[in-house]
Amino acid sequence: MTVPLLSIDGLTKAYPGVVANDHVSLEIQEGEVHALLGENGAGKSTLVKMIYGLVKPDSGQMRLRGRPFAPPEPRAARADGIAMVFQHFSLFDALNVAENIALGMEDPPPMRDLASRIRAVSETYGLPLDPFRTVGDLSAGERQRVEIIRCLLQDPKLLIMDEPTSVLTPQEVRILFETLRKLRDEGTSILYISHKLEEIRALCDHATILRLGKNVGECVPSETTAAEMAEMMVGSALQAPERGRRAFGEIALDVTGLSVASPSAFGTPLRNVHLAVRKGEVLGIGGVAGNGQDELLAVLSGELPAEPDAIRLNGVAVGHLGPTERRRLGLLAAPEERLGHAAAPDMSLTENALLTGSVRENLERNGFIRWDAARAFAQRIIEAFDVRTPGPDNAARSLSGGNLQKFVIGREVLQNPEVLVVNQPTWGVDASAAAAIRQAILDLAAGGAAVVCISQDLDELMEISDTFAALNEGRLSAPRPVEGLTVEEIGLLMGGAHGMEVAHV
Ligand SMILES: Nc1ncnc2c1ncn2[C@@H]1O[C@H](COP(=O)(O)OP(=O)(O)OP(=O)(O)O)[C@@H](O)[C@H]1O
Repeated sequence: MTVPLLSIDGLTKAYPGVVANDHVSLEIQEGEVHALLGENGAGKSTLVKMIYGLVKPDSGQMRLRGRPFAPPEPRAARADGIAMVFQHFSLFDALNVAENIALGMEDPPPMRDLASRIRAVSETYGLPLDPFRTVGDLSAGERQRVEIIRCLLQDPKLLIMDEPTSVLTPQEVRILFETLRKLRDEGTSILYISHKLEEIRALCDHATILRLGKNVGECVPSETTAAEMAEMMVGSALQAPERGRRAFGEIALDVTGLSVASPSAFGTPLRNVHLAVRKGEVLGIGGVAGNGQDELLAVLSGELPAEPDAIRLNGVAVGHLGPTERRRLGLLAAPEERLGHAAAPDMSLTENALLTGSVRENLERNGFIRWDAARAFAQRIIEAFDVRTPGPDNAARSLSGGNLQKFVIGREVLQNPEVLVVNQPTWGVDASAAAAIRQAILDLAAGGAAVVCISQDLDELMEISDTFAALNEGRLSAPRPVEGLTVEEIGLLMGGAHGMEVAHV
């Protein structure tokens, strides 16, 4: 029998109040793509962090090619051939590709040699990338390539990828999969974390499923349906969101001729954006990341000021108002970046609930914070949105990515907004939690709220939106009813097809 590349035996890691990994065992063979599946908080990141030397197990063993393996730090794991591409990239915008890669190397070669090695790897693996381009000018997909090439330069035996496709366009996903298949054929093993089950079926040879920190099963993804895998993860059957018929009311959010500069040197200015969302309507905004999505959310939420008349809420000009005043009037928003922007990492969930809930939930009186009320509000979010955490006193940072996302969206939905703007509401969220968040958005609209949902997940937009528009280089196409819209038409709109100028006359 061949020795597995990595065998994991009874790994256990507990945090206060939760056993993140409870006697997890699995084997990764040489040259296989092994998927790690599980709901948010199931323990996937904890497991890979132990393999990469970022977290120390409480008990259990690992063996690499039969030899004991217990990396005390990532450097040791890398020396043994383990590489990892993280969900969040750690790149410096102002530096170029080669400089960024050199920064992560222990002993970088001269820049010219490094650049030619980058070119060689990028050509061999079909990952086009110019070593001298400034990282700030790169798309999310290109940034990911920088991270992948950085890993490949180490000639890894095991490449760990944590939700690599959530920031990619369908074309970029195809390129990535070709690269990963080539690596596999050369004998590299890949440990692949994703919530996208169809992608796992297309790519992975084997899957291990975690639930509540325990290994609950394994399967061959190509021989298993997405629904079966989802059921193994959740332990019960999934429910698809129900849209139901809704009547639209008057226009709640009216945006006309909105142009703003981006606050970031590498951002995208918005150019002459027009949109109107009626009460009860969900407007889905698609587009490849970096085409003005962050700017649109910031200008609608009030973080970025605009001309007063450019944004109207129930007929009232609000463009010049800041986030707090807009919240008071019923316009609420949840940005994409959950750690740092939507939530303060080191603050407790109670404090984070207070951050945006203070005005509408009446959490301050005479300048004093009503801590009991704030805590109760946080608790209400935790219960209503099934946020897995020991309680509201825990820091936002301690939540798994998907659970924090549920908290951030739940915090806005429970404040009964008249208009809700969300960016990537189910980013990194598992299938059942994503369905719950989408259902909450639909219920909100059914109750008469107007919703703007910015997302890169087209399936999501088709599932919940009544109207669709695409952002391309800061321009928004004219919103069109989702019913009858074809994938080809959407692709054209996302690519900035013509007619966009004419469209909103
Ligand atoms: N540093 C930490 N301190 C306290 N608890 C933690 C810490 N890191 C993880 N946890 C907890 O351990 C559990 C497993 O989290 P983990 O991040 O491994 O899940 P996951 O499967 O990767 O989730 P997701 O899909 O949402 O990223 C969660 O309940 C989480 O709250």
